[in-house]
Amino acid sequence: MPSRHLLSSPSAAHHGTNHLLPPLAGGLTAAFSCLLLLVLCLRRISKKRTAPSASDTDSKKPPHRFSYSALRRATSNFSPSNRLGQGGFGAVYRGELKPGYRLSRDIVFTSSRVAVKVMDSGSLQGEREFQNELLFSSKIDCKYIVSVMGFSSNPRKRRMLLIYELMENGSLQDCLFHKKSEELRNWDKRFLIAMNIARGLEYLHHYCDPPVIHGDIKPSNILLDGGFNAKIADFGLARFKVEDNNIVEVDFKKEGSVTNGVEDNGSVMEETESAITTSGFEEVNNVHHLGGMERSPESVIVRVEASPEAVVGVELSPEAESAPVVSPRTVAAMASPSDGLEKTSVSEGNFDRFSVESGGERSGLKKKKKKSVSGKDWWWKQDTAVDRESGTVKDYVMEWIGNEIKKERPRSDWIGASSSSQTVGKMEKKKKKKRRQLDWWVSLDDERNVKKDKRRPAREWWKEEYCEELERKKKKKKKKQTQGSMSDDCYTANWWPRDAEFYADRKKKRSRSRSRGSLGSMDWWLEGISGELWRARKNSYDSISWEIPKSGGISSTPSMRGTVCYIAPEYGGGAEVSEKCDVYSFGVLLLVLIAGRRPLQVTGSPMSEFQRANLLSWARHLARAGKLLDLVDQNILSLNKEQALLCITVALLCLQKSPSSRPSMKEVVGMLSGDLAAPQLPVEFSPSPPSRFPFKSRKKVR
Ligand SMILES: Nc1ncnc2c1ncn2[C@@H]1O[C@H](COP(=O)(O)OP(=O)(O)OP(=O)(O)O)[C@@H](O)[C@H]1O
Repeated sequence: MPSRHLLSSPSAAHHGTNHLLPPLAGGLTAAFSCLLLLVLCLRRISKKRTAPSASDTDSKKPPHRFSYSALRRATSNFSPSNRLGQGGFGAVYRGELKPGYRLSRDIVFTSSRVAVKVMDSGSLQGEREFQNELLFSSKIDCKYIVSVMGFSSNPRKRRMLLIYELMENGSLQDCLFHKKSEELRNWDKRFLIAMNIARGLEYLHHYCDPPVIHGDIKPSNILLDGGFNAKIADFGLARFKVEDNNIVEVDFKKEGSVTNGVEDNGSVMEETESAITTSGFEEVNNVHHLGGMERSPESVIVRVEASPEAVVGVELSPEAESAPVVSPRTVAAMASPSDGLEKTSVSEGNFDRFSVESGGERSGLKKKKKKSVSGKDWWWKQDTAVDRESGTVKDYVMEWIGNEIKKERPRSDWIGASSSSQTVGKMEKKKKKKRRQLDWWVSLDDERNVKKDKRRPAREWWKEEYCEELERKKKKKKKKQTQGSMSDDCYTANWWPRDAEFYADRKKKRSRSRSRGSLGSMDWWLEGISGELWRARKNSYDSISWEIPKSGGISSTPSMRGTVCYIAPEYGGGAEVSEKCDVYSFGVLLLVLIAGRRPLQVTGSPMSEFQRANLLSWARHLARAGKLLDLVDQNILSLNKEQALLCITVALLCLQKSPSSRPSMKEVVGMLSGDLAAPQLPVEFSPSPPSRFPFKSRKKVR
């Protein structure tokens, strides 16, 4: 039976499988549709993710991360032929990215020409500059400011890279002093550059929220595009101003991310300042309206003859000059400028807040006080306008020139007390080092050898210390050679007749100073002038005439707080940092642009050198003599005299010692563009300076 059953079972079994098929098919369909649903869901989610959201739109804004290898290719492996210049923290290269270079899946890079700044990490200041640039680039969008496109890094080589828009004509410094670009002989171009910079600063001070203080306005930080339109660059020392007297200092080491994509933890540290000790200056800050603009009483001198020519263009006899209307307070400030400076300086506690840490150290309170004092000294040594009992630059320049004429090495005792003692210290150190070397050498070789020839025996050169010394010497020699050849380039490209004499003279002096020793006479002079600030940035040639060509050569590094000659006096003294520091630097830059020379420059015959060496003092002198147009660069073609006088007057307004007397950048733009009334010369630079005892002298006249 069972076998029968079994025999009949195939049909039964078949019947059974037929039963199983529908649920199986149903299951499979269900599974398939589930899978389909899942896929669709996943696609939706991924679509949602890739759809542009608010945050994505932000991420499309620069700065972006660039691939290091793409940059390497773009710059032909950072080839020297692509080098645009050398800054304090690294070289800048021209780069050409592949057309249609993709930063990410969504971002295609349209512009292919870039400038790549390669910074070797290691210095705190360099890192700070890197971070600062990125921070500000994400906040700033203005056609008068060089945009930072992105960044990159190579951890293996410890390199940080910044990518900027390429400015075809390089820096204003280069174009004005080294390349001597023909375009800059055109007055309209120079005026346009001045306007561009003023507008850039106006944007930073008045249209950024919070306002941005650049902190290092100087010709090498002004870049020119193909059409010689100027843009402000280098935000390494920039900072935010939150509200009056409140500066935001960024402490990148501590917290918070700076920009999208920057893998760094830093944050914006806000510090609220305690009341600044400005005793006696409250009144000065009370501005009043004059000529359609807000101006403090000190910033203008009201004269009966109001035309610019009457004020500055013509040499006026004392009788012809109408007596200036000056408030007694102004006169007091003029009579005792040092007092004024003392009053503006902030309490010691505030100094630390403003200073950018150098070498990661914050000095103690005592040290701060010392710094502040030396900064102030530096300022006074720069300025010849007011004769002080000691340390006027007049003496320094005179003595220096005297020494140059006599072809003698300047004696260490003519430099200011502090610097001279330092120089003496340095010399002492050098002597000691020499003595030690000699002793060591004597111990190795016999006495006869020493007396005969002071050269070391050949067999000793393998020693590490001598290898290093040899290397150093070689580098120095090479550097000098390249500088020499560069200066020759400048000489041939030179369209400035005065410079021919200058370069020839300099060549002679160079060879002389080479034979003299390691310190050139200009170094000696500068040490006397700028004290600590100069020592903090020995490679700065921005402000000084002993021209070290910068095209592809050495550039300048700002010290902790800006660049010598461009820093506002209160900045150097450790006082309140405000937009007015930028205004001051703009004033110096404007004079430099019009005069076509550096703030400290020695040209021409020795006797005229003395008066002209310091541009600010020279301008002051010319203002008092009513010959302001003498300041204008002789090489400028088709000069618009009215505009030139306007520019010089605005520059002098910006250069007033009291920050509150300086105009705002909005006012500067207004004055330069003609929207505001033409300004009058400030009291400090007036052709008829108020006497120290105005009331006494008036009595005498009666
Ligand atoms: N975006 C750019 N386009 C073209 N050239 C540039 C650009 N950025 C810098 N350079 C060139 O490279 C040089 C060095 O620039 P960098 O900003 O590193 O130095 P610096 O501002 O002169 O010195 P420091 O930063 O030490 O004050 C400039 O003087 C300029 O000639």
